[in-house]
Amino acid sequence: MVKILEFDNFSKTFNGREVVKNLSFSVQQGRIVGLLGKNGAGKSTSLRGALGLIRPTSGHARILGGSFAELGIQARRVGVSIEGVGHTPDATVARDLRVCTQLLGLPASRRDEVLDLTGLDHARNLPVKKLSTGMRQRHSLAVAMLANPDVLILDEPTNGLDPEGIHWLRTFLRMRANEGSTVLLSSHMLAEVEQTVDDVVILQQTLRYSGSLHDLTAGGRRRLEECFFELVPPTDSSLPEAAKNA
Ligand SMILES: Nc1ncnc2c1ncn2[C@@H]1O[C@H](COP(=O)(O)OP(=O)(O)OP(=O)(O)O)[C@@H](O)[C@H]1O
Repeated sequence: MVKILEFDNFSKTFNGREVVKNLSFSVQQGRIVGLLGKNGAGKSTSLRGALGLIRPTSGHARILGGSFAELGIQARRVGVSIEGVGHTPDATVARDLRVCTQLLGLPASRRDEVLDLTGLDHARNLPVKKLSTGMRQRHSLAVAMLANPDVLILDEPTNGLDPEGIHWLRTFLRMRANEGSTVLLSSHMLAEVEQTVDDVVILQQTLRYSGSLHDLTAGGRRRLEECFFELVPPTDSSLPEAAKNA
């Protein structure tokens, strides 16, 4: 098994508050891995750490064998969809993708290939800032896919997608994984994740679980949601009044 991503005692403190603590897990090639946790659990911080967008306070995050900064031209092998990374909101979809295509030194035809691949061709003349949330997700994925990466890092990629979009994304990611690509995605949508991923990482400041979905759910006999709440119990304030008094 080839280790594509590795967190090794990764910790991050913001303003004196440790938001991720001693996180260690690895992602193997060809797997789709769901990074799960409540709001503020540290998912985006961890993904950003893997991409060198933030520096860990201690520990390491390695991707393709080293830090992201050490990858050099190999960084093309990593496709990223994270809010706020790599878009020109005033440009049209086609222009934004053309600029990204040029920056990556790819043939101009690649832009049209990813417009087709991500079902965005009909939106090519819309400004990025006018896209609906779901279309914005497709646009981010299109940028991530330009260099035909081996690794995809996607922060909440199903956010705002309609059922057809979610189904499409699931099929798309499985196809990539079957071809040997690796996917690490964060999500809140447990029922959806259950249908998409091979492995699960549950984070709530510290690591709560890392392993296969199959093992976690006893071969599918238990729901992921049930397992999740065992590992990360709901706070009292997140329960409706009726449930508290039951
Ligand atoms: N640059 C920053 N400066 C200060 N605090 C930050 C910074 N980035 C994140 N945080 C804090 O770190 C904690 C973890 O945030 P993070 O975005 O990693 O969580 P998350 O699991 O992705 O949450 P969500 O599901 O809500 O997106 C939060 O309390 C957040 O406010």
